[in-house]
This record gives sequence, C-alpha cells and structure tokens, in this order.
Amino acid sequence: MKFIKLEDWHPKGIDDLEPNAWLALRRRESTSVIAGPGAGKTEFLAQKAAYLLETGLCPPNKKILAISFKTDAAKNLADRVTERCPQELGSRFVSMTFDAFTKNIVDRFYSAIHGDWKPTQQYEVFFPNKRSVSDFWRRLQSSVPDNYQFSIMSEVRQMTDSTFESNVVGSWRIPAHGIHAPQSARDYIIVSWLLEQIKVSNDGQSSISFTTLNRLAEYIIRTNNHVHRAIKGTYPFVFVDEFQDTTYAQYDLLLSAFGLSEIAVTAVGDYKQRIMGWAGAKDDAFHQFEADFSAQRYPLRLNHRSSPELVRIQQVIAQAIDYEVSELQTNNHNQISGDAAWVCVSRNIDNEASYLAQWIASDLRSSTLKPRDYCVLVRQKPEDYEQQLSSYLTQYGLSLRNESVKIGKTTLQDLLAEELTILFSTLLRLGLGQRNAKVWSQLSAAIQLLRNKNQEDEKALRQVEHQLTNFISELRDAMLQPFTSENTRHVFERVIDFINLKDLRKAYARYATGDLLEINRSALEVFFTHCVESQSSWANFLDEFEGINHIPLMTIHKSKGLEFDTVIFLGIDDNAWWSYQPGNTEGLATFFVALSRAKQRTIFFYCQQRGSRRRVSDFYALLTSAGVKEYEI
Ligand SMILES: Nc1ncnc2c1ncn2[C@@H]1O[C@H](COP(=O)(O)OP(=O)(O)OP(=O)(O)O)[C@@H](O)[C@H]1O
Repeated sequence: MKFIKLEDWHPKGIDDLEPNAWLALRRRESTSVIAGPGAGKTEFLAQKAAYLLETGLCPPNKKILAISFKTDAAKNLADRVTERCPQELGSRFVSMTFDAFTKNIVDRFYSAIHGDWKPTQQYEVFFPNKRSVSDFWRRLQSSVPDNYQFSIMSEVRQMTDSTFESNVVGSWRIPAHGIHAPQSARDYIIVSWLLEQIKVSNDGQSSISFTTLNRLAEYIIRTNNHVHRAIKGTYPFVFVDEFQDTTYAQYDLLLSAFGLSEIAVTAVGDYKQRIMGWAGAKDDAFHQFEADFSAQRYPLRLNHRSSPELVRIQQVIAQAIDYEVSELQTNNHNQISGDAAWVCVSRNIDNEASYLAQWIASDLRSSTLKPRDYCVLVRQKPEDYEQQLSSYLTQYGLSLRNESVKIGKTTLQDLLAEELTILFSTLLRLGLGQRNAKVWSQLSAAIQLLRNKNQEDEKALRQVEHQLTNFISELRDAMLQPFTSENTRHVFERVIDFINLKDLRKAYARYATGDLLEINRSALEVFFTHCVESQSSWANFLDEFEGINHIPLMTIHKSKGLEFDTVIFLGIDDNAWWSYQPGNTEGLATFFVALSRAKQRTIFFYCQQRGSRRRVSDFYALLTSAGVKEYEI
C-alpha cells in the first residue's frame, strides 16, 4: 500500500483542523489536548489515527492503541477511524475501554502472575460497594492479631469506604517479590483486601474487582520484561480519551506500561467535565501526565457542536467551574428561532409529564427531528422518571427507552455499542431486504476482517463476499417464515453461527480472552427475546431492537461523549442532587456535561413535587445570569 506524503495529508470528513489541533496532530512525542465540550477531541484522535496510519508513521507491523472509558465511546472512535481509513489500515487501530485493556493483560499474560497473587484462571468480576468495604473492615477487626489491632483500626478510621478501592488500593503497587511481612498497617489492610478477592471462594473461583485486576496488570507489566516489551513493541502510539477521568490505578498502569519510553501517548480531555472524582479520578491527571511523559499541551478553542447561543450559556457555567477558562468560540449557526434554553417550572409530576409529552409531540410534528434527536437526561434513577413519564408519552404515540437499564451483566447502552450486536442487527437488516450500498460495503469489510482475509488476496476476498451473499439470501428465506418464537429463535442461532464467535474472539482484541464475549452473547439473547416478545414482524423487531422510535433516557454520566439536537434535563432539585454542596466543582461539572450535550436546545425542568431547590440554587442562579428564562407550566 502506498503511503501519503506527510505534507500531502489532509483531514478526512471535515474541512480543517484549528491551528493547535494541527500542531498536536503532527507532534511525534507525547501530547495533551485540553479542550471544552464539542471541541472535537474525539474527532481529533480519529484524524490523528488516520494521519499516522496513512502516512506510514505507524508502520504496517505496528498498531495504535486507543483507550476510552465507555464501550460506546471506544466504538464511536473506532467507527470514525474506519470511516476515514481504508480497511487494512483501520484494522490496526485497536480501540477498547480501560477495563477491557486491563482485563486483557491479566487474561493474556496470566502465567506471569506468581505465588499468592495468582487468582484462578476463570474468575468472577466483583463490583465492590461501600457496604462490601465496611464489611471487610469489620471482618479484619475480628481477625487481626492483638498486637496489630490498634494500628489497623486507627488506619481504617482515616479511610473512607467510598474511596478505599479507588484511592487507597488503586495507588498501591503489588510488590515484585511476593508477600513479606507487611511494612505498615496500611499495607496489611490492602494486602488483606487483595488476597481476599484472589483466594478461591465457595464456587471454586476468585472474585476480583477491576481495581484489583488493574493492580495485577500493572504488576505483570512491571515485573515481566517480555510482556512489557511485547506491549510496547505492538503499540508505538497510545491514545487516551476523557483523560480527566483517569483513576489513580489507571494512571499508574499507563505509567508502568508506556512511561519513560519512546511510546508517544496522546491524552485528550476537559477538566471541566471531570465528573468521576467520586469514582477515584485523579485531580491533577493532566499536570502529572505532562511532567511524567514530557508531554506538550495544546488547548483547542472552537466548539463544533453547539449553537452560538448555547455556547454562550455554556461559557457562564464553565467560568463558574474555572474563572480563568478561555473564551469558547463556535462557527456553528443557530438553526432554531426563539430561545435555545429555558426552564419549565411545574407544581407536580403529572403536570410536568403531561406538558413534556405534549411539547415533544408538537415539536416532532413541526420539525424534521426524529425521536433519537432528543434525549432526556437525569442525574440518577432513570427508571423512576421512565415510570412517571411513560403513560403520558404513550398518549401521543411516543415512548422513552431507559438506555442505562441492566441487561444480564451489561447495560443496554453498552450492549448496543458492541461489535457483536452491530454485526447481528446489520445482518438482520440486510436479511429483511433493506439494501444499502454503504451498509453492505461496511458489513462486507467487517466480515473480511472477521475471517482474517488478506486485503491483497482478491480470490479470498471474493470468496468471503460470496459466502456473505449466500448467507443473506438464506437468511431472507428464514425471515420470510411466520414470526413465531421458534422461527425467530432459529434465525438468532443462524446469525450467531454465521458471525462465528471464535472468529470474533480472534479479530477483536477485547474479546480475545476472558468472558466479555460470552457476557455480550447472553445479554444479546436476553434482549433479542425481549424484543421478539413485544413485536409481530421483523421490521418492527429491528426498529424496537435499535430503539429507532424511542426517545433515549439516560443518566448524565452515561451521556458523556454523546450529542443530541435537543436535551431535556429533568430533576434539577435537592432530592436528585442530594450530595451536591453549593459551589462544588464536580457537581457543576456534571451540570455542564448535561448542558453541553445539546446542539441546538436545552430545556430544564424543575418540579416542586420532586423536591425543593435550595441546595441546587447555584444552577438556577447561573442560568438566570446567562439570561435563561423561567416559565410556569
Ligand atoms: N474540525 C472539525 N470540523 C467540523 N466538525 C467537527 C470538527 N471536529 C469535530 N467536529 C464535530 O463536532 C462534534 C463534536 O466533536 P467531538 O465529539 O469529537 O467533540 P469532543 O470534544 O470529543 O466532545 P465532548 O468532550 O463534549 O464529548 C461532532 O459532531 C464532530 O463530528
């Protein structure tokens, strides 16, 4: 394949990059890009990947590793690269979540774990909460030797159950040479916590949290030169998206894997969107990264997402988070007439729900927007809002879908972003006869990748194309059969067989080891059955499966990285924001993330029946100072 000369390379799919983005793109060493919402940080990473691959700076035997925090963000980035690069180049862009990267190292290099630290090869992933931590502390109190009791308990008193795993365990390194007598009470507590997870439980397996997996991955890389060299040799370029959310453990893993080496790490993020402090995100991740990796910082100024009016309102909130924040700019246009943001105040929930349903229905009628151009955002418990709003929306033929809902061991939002799910629904769409040249060529490229065919081997590629054509025609026949549970079950199994989970495991690094693929296959089956039961034809089934006619409902945390034409932000009251302290930066940042998902409009709802608004009065004061008006509904 012929490479593009450096000076001839141009961005793909967008007109241009702003000057600092060009500098950050061309820099060969570690780089940090700090920019506000909608500044194109994810887009920048996709362009940088295309630049490195197409110019040959990332040579054919090497790959780019991109780490994101959420499955849909990892998928979104991978898709952007696939759209911008020929397939043989795009397949060298490995995009996965931090958790998948961590688990992958432990599963792949399991034999590099020694002695007491070795868990069972098959293990359960354990999600500790405050209760599991305090229970552990209680157990420790009754089991420690008398002479240790005092110091252990006084150490525990200085710890917080919510940050114990992320901050205390996450910043501790497993010693290279086995377990010696603990050096301190703190060591004793951490070692006991780790060993309790590693030891075989009643069901014959270890039960390990992601922080513990992370510590094991870091230990493997630090103590095994072969592993360390293999990882560095594969990935000369590493990208980290949403870097402001990096935890102590994740940062330490990055440092051990890629620090003090020739690997160029590009970290992008926005400290004003730092909303994972409660989950252990480091406060000074960018500064430390710039010092440890000799990274050069490039701020970006343009907002490519939101209308000028929304950018102006965002600026007011951004300044409340950081008064030194630079002026945001946008080249976008206001596409609506009238207000870009307003607050609807109601007395009771029925009032609010009825108004909201009526407003969306009328807006849909008078615009070209589709249900998925709207998004209902809430701080927590989306299921409560779903219950309160659904019957009102139904009256107008509308419906909400809670995208944060759990399906098996994953969530709907994550499941829908999985490669397995996308292949599955694309095959069904083609089976239904919905021909689309672009979809066909993307699917064909994905199947070639899955079957591991060399792009130069035209005969093999034709064979894959032929198999795919035959399968689609067989599928079409099967989908013409009556839509019964038996027939739909048969289609499910045929499609899964055709995809071939073994091939999927080989083709995608994050499926390579461990149980992620099995978790997703089971969840896919659960969700498939659920959709089949509520529908009567394949066409309706697919719309339901993909949620085409539903308005998404999700938590603000789950909305990170996403964008919608209109954001409907519900539940800005003291009950939903019970832990918010006036002026608290992380709370303001959460508010900022919600506001900045919108391209054209953000509508805020306050309902007296849900709670008062004393604690959250800052939010309303800021909106008022930005000129956002309130209306009684
Ligand atoms: N240089 C550019 N020119 C035109 N459009 C762009 C450019 N960069 C990004 N965009 C578009 O702007 C929108 C926001 O981009 P992106 O999601 O990459 O921003 P971000 O900085 O990662 O956002 P956030 O931090 O808010 O999630 C997307 O629709 C993207 O396609």
